[in-house]
Amino acid sequence: MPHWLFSDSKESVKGWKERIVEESDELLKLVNRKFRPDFMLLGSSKCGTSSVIRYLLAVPEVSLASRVGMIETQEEIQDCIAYSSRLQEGQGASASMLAHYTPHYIYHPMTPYNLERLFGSEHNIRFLVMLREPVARAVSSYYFKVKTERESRTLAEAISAGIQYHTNMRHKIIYIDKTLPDCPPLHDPNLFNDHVGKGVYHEQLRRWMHIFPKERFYVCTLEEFSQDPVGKLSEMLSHIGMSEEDIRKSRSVLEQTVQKKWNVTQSSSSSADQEVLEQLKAFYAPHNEKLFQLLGRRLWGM
Ligand SMILES: Nc1ncnc2c1ncn2[C@@H]1O[C@H](COP(=O)(O)OS(=O)(=O)O)[C@@H](OP(=O)(O)O)[C@H]1O
Repeated sequence: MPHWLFSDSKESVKGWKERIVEESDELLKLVNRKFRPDFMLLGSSKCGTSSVIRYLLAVPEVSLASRVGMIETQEEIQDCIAYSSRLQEGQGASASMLAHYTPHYIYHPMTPYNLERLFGSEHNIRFLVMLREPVARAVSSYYFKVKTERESRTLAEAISAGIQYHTNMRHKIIYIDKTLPDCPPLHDPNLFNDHVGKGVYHEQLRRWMHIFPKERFYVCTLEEFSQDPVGKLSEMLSHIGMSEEDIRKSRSVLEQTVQKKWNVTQSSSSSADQEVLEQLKAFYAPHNEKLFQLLGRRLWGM
């Protein structure tokens, strides 16, 4: 059983330890046999993920494991098992590829480690990652939370607090069995209002890519996706192992399904304070460079 070490904060140790799954070997084996995903759409939130998962699900070979959460608690593992039992009984039985999706997987610091513990790192799970120019992502995130009444600060307040929060983070997580040499900072799983931190993609991806080989990750930006949705979806299907012939057969269904966009907030940077956008741009510049280095290509301009 791997152990965890939390540096810098005595208080955070208890909370995090409680969240670690204390599963039995039997349970693990069951989950592994029945519920191992073929691919996971990891996020990131506000990068078109709700649309992408629906487009992929239009392909009959793909089914979705629902209510998976962060694969962190006993309940979430039990959900995995309950769902796979339903699958056995017929729901989605024709589908040959099982997907896991939440837009928060990429960001939640425990998920890659828990995934490795549940399924090991040797199997062939594939990962799909949607990213978006991070200033636009942060603005979209902010306005989405305003619209859904989960954000009451002004944009300037929320962004400034987010930058401060990220800059001041001290907590680090170290996986003892495989120590990360320069581990990205860990902070509380503030999943819903971290408009700024979620755009620091290189930290999140490095955690994942430390555990799973880089070739398993297909990374696409929302900007690239918008230019050629069917082409990008075909590349995704190929990445998760679908044959060229089946992808060709799916083309018309994909062309139909991409007509609808999901989770559109219609937020636009032009309505945002220019000074705040400049502040965000400067904050992300060095992080973007690290991301481009990690992926070996530039995803968007400065
Ligand atoms: N097909 C397509 N092409 C281009 N853009 C698209 C598409 N589908 C969704 N979107 C935009 O993606 C944003 C929503 O992203 P998510 O679905 O990941 O949001 S969420 O985290 O699940 O809430 C949201 O961005 P904003 O409208 O700027 O907020 C959507 O408009």
